[in-house]
Amino acid sequence: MIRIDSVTKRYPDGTVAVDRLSLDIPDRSITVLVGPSGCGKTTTLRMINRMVEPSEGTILLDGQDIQQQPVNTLRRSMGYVIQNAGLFQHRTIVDNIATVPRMLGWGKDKARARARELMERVGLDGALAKRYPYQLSGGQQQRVGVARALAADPPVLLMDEPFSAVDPVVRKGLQDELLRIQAELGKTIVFVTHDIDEAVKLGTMVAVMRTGGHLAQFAPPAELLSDPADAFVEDFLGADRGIRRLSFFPATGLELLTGPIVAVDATAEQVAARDTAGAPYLLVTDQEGRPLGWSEPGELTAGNIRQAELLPYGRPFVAGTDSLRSALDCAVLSPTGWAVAVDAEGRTAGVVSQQTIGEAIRGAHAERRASDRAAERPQAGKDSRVAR
Ligand SMILES: Nc1ncnc2c1ncn2[C@@H]1O[C@H](COP(=O)(O)OP(=O)(O)OP(=O)(O)O)[C@@H](O)[C@H]1O
Repeated sequence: MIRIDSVTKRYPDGTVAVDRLSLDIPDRSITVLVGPSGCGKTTTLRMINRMVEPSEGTILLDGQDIQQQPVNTLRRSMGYVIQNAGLFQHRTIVDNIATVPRMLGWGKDKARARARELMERVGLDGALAKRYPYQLSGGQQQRVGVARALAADPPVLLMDEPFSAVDPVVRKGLQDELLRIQAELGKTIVFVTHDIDEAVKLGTMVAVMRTGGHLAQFAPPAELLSDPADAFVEDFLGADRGIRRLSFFPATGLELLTGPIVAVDATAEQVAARDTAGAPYLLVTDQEGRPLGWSEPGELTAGNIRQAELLPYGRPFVAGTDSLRSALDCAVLSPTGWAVAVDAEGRTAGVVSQQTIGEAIRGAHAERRASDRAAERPQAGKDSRVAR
């Protein structure tokens, strides 16, 4: 949908912010531009809505050169969200969001109704509608910024470090919300960040840029983590990329054991009769199957289970939806080295050892290598990882 074709931006003082950048930004997905400070991310984003004009090269939107389109028409088709939201301080929240529809000539009531609908969509309580921006938290203001950008229903959203100024917990909430909105509305989103974790979480495609406005690699996040194009990208991804890559492998294939699980109301005989499948510990659950903690089998058969001292089970992972990374994390955090899998209601689905998770990881890597080999074309080589 957006094609950046050999674009260079040279500022009047001679700074080359972007250097012959070519990028095909796919429709209805999130493309993240990531890279160190000053590598040309913001300049690239602003060239898409013509807040900055390229020195050379062309940008096509739906096959049409954006230089040939009136700037106002172009900007109307692109919502723009910036860090700290950039709200109008003297306008209420509802009127901030209604700004663009009002500019487009909508009546006040219709524009406000649309604004209230969008508040709900971005997870803002309608009671905040009449407040002013200074009466909102940073995270709430950021949500208003997203709602305002969506108000005229533009097909494209440009987002420049929109979540950088909020704390990590709020930031995670905003990221989840953006993914949900994207799934619902199918916008084409170009998202700038310097945070590689945010890029990997949000991006369908990730463009890693390096200082001087060069493209280092353009690839889906899983490919970026498994196959960085060079030492710069590898360095930028950080030391734990192997672990982070596990986020892209589902934990669905893990063999979960139910043998080493006992309910808190089981008798000593029932505990003794269990086939623990060689597990050194038993997981005790409440009557509804929710995990309570681990115990050695001997302790449970010796006395009342309710009196037994239990080791904490850490954090469970959700069987069916979580990744191998979550499963491994649970096992590593658990004092027994075993992870607990639960269903969506928090009831125990089974337990699994670090060793079994390790085997599943090796299996997943082998499977991925085999499918990569099958998909490999002659001559594909490293060039396949660089945009066009
Ligand atoms: N108006 C300008 N005039 C001259 N140089 C500029 C101008 N705007 C940006 N630059 C320079 O262009 C380069 C790229 O800047 P840009 O803001 O696009 O980078 P960025 O990757 O978004 O950085 P950050 O992550 O710090 O926001 C930098 O060296 C910057 O100093």
